[in-house]
Amino acid sequence: MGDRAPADGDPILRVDGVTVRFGGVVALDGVSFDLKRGEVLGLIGPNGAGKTTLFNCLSRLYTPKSGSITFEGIDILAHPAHRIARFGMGRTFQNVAAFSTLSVFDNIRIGAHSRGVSDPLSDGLRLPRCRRNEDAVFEAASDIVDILSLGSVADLPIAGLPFGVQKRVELARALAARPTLLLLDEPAAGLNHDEIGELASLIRQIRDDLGITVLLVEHHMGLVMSVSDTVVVLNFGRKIAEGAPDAVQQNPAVIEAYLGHAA
Ligand SMILES: Nc1ncnc2c1ncn2[C@@H]1O[C@H](COP(=O)(O)OP(=O)(O)OP(=O)(O)O)[C@@H](O)[C@H]1O
Repeated sequence: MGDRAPADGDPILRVDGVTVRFGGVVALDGVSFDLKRGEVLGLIGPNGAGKTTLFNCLSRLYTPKSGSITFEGIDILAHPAHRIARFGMGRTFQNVAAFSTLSVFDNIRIGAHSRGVSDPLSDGLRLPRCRRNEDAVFEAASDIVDILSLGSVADLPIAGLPFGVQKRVELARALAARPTLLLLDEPAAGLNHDEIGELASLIRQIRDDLGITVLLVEHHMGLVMSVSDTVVVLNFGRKIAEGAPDAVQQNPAVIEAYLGHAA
């Protein structure tokens, strides 16, 4: 499939018939769904359902055996992983992937650089365009520090900060690249009750104030149900339900998948 300019009302992301096999294991079996621009989509399912495999297809770590993934009209399977950030798709990692000896602010600056325009020649010569880029990167990083309330730790190295703060820096790093779509990989893992509450507010803020579309892969049901506009449920590699949180929670196939029997 070729790339084409997205039209108004097109989903920002379309996953269509994606199938992934690992030897004899069918990790994903013809999974399809659309993600509307400006929404939060929660992707859930019991252990082994295929969530991580799908996430890895979106970030181009895996290539499906069949199916297509279209982001902003771009057939992303036709492009290598390192281009994905430039198209405007950002991601966080389950385990904090920040540079632990660098300060919080420098980590966020690196995030801002990952989509910035820079080229080695003008950077090396300190041309005015390069200085303008540096100013823009500094400003973008400062804005994100404010939005994520990281001002008090901005100059501290990541190592030694509480895990919850490190996870917030991880989120800040991804946001600083100004993605149009943010993929969150189990952002609640390892957080305490209060931190999960703060994360829920942050995800809503990311959607409502920054206008960023979010795909959330998460085990914490309370978080998913409280922030998602749409929930997609996988089980054994297949989509078994899709809809608003309330409807999905009452869906007998979903209850059976989680509890092992129909309600
Ligand atoms: N690299 C791999 N090699 C072989 N099998 C794999 C690989 N990655 C995943 N699988 C298998 O594919 C299926 C889907 O796994 P996946 O990790 O995507 O599920 P998940 O929904 O993310 O599970 P969890 O919630 O436990 O992380 C499982 O049966 C898993 O064992």
